Amino acid sequence: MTLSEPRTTQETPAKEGVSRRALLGTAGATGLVLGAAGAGVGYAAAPDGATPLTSVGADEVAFHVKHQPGILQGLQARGHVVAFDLAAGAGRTEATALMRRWSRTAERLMAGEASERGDTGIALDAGPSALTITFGFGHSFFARTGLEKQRPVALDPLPSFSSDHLDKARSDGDLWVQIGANDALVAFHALRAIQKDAGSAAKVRWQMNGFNRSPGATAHPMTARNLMGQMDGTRNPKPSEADFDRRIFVPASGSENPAWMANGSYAVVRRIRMLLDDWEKLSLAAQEQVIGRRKADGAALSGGSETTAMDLEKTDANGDLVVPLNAHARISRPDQNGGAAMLRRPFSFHDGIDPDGTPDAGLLFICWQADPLRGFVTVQRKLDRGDALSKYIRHESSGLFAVPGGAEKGGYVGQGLLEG
Ligand SMILES: C=CC1=C(C)c2cc3[nH]c(cc4nc(cc5[nH]c(cc1n2)c(C)c5CCC(=O)O)C(CCC(=O)O)=C4C)c(C)c3C=C
Ligand SMILES: [Fe+2]
Repeated sequence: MTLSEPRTTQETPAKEGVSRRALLGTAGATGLVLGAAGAGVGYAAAPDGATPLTSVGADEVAFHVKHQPGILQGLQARGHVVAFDLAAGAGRTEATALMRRWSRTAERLMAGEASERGDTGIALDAGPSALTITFGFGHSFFARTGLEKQRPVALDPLPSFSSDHLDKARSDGDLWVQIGANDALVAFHALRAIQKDAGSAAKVRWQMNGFNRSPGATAHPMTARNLMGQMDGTRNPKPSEADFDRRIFVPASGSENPAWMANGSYAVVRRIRMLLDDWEKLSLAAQEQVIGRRKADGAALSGGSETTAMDLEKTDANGDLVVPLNAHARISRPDQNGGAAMLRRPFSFHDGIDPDGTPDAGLLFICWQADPLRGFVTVQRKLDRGDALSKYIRHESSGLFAVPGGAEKGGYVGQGLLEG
């Protein structure tokens, strides 16, 4: 069999007892694709002399870590977010079994191995490709499982904002899964595996797909651009900063959170449509006034480079502020919001073109914080009162999920909650 010959889904490593990673040799950036040996098990066979997997394919993220994967990693080229509701009649027992299955699958897939149950073969030839799978619990999960006493206060529903145009059918959910990878097939493979694992225990409530720039597309790593063309992420909190952990993660002790949320975080997920036809009618200068930063290099309008501190007081020859009072990057700053901060880790989305020619595209805005009230809610309240960007965007769906810390070796995500 050669690479060009079709394979069937029966030719899975799970069935053959051979891992995809073992066959591909992706333990490091120099992992070699197997040739004839692979063919012997009807697997990812490559002709002699095949080139090694690139570092994109070989990149592997550990599953058993302090904070769940998919929060601290760099943006991935492809993403899926999916919310599930527990099936009628399913409760804590079914949820526990499901979290065990999902965790096991996440661990295997992130290591470049096949899932244990009916692997689809979609990712057969690829390495882990920096796959991350992240799990969270929504407000409604706790009543469904009789665990109301364990529900964190921080999961109380988000307030409404005047600019909300929220579709309830695409909001909230008992369970939330975020999948990211630097390969589209690896990401979709994970999505199918997660959905299959849900079995009769849970049903998909909504699902969204996103993307970011592919690794290697730019001459050197740089801040990603969104679909408005802006560099987006410049002022994200950095793990090297002294208050990073305090802002993004629930501490192991000494907070209002239940113990099972130690080392966890809260994810706010908003589908924000961009009104691109209106946006693209603006001149470059007008676009830059809306954000308060230059489009080309992300520098503040007060000058310097992308990382130069924004001078909020600087005025031009007419005495006008160079960074307008309603500029998005001015009013969303922590120092304008009592220190409120969040880690933004979005995907862009494009779900086709409406009959009137309008692109259904924008930002799957995902942000992480130790306390959504002191992060997203505070900043969004401010933006709601007068963000120059608000004319060009529309919040269409919303979710808030409690994302526990990473699973221990041999354990599963949410064990502290479900067995606590
Ligand atoms: C409630 C939180 C936020 C929403 C919603 C939001 C939407 C949104 N933002 C952009 C583009 C940019 N945002 C930028 C900075 C920025 N945005 C937020 C928060 C929300 N954005 C914060 C906290 C910050 C950082 C502020 C700071 O500390 O300086 C920028 C500038 C570059 C950067 O720092 O990332 C851009 C560009 C879009 C397009 C959008 C909705 C579609
Ligand atoms: Fe923003």
